[in-house]
Amino acid sequence: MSVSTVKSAIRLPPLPSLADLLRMLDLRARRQLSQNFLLEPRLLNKLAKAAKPLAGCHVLEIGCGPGGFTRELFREGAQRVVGVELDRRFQPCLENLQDCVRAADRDLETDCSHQREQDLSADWHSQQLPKIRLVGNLPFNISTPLLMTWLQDIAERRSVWQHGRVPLVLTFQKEFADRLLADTWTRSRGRPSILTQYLCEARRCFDISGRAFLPQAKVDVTVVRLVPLRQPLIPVPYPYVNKLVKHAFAFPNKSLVACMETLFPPDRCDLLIRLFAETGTQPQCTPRELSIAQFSDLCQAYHRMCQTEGSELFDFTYIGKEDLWRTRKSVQRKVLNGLTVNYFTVANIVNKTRLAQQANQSG
Ligand SMILES: C[S@@+](CC[C@H](N)C(=O)[O-])C[C@H]1O[C@@H](n2cnc3c(N)ncnc32)[C@H](O)[C@@H]1O
Repeated sequence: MSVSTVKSAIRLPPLPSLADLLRMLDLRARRQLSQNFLLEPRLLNKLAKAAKPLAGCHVLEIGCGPGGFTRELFREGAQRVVGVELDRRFQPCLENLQDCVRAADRDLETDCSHQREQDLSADWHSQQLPKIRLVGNLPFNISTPLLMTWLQDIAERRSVWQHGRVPLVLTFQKEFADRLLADTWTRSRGRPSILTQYLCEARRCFDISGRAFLPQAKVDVTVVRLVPLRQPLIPVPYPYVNKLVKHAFAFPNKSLVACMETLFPPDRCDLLIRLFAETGTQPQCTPRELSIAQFSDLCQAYHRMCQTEGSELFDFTYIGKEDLWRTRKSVQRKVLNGLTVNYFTVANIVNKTRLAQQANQSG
């Protein structure tokens, strides 16, 4: 069936307005489930258009609520929507929508287990995108952990990304979206910026005022579209990138050396010096100054070290600030007692790195 016939068919069974549906079913938003609904059809349509092209696509929608976004996905040509919704009170709304889309030869499922196998995939290295989309006006309270899980899935090409570079169209609190999209030297630059940008082409689609939601949200929202890159910008397994980046942004306003000292065991400051020397990274710069290419150099060097030094290096976990403080105290005591110690201090690492970098250049 062509898209235009489907569009005319979908108009046949009239849908009650979302506001009427919520009123009829006496559905009040539950704060604990971060329920802020979008009821304005124009905005919902704009949101669906951000996931285009949708013709013939299968869409996985997270948190369908009363189904406003779901309607617009069908209107824009989605062949099938698999909706995930925790709150069972929305079942009647979704069933109502289901009847309408069935009449239009479309399919709405609220249970993933029946997903049919179809050829929707596209080779990861081709220009073409698979006919699958992941979308959601996400509940604020779980949007960050959801995105972090999906980024790892993208890096490891599992879950829906085993079918190719499935694009994501998601809403985030504006402040968090700014962090995802932040460039070098900006205050918003952080771990989410690096993890997102090394794996995906990230684009801000548009902002939605908090006043547009029911109930009104206290913050504004940004719609972000992420398309996985054919080649990640950091060619290192995700857990290594994640660990290094996490350490690098431990104290975003402090020097990199202060952040990274906990990446290695206290008796292996030689490795930290090597990391800076090999990559030509300035230990005194702050993590926000580093480009993705510089993070790529650091991650590759760290990955090489973990391979040569053995798995204990990657497994090393810094236990906590107090332990570090205690160790430092004992180091200070040893220094006072005239003993030679080999422990990280910022000045020590900076000097040694400078010498190692000079030696690298002259050698
Ligand atoms: C911000 S509302 C969006 C609702 C609807 N899509 C819209 O645009 O109006 C988020 C939805 O996610 C649902 N939700 C919250 N936690 C969830 C979870 N863990 N799994 C699935 N859905 C969840 C909420 O019940 C709510 O309907």
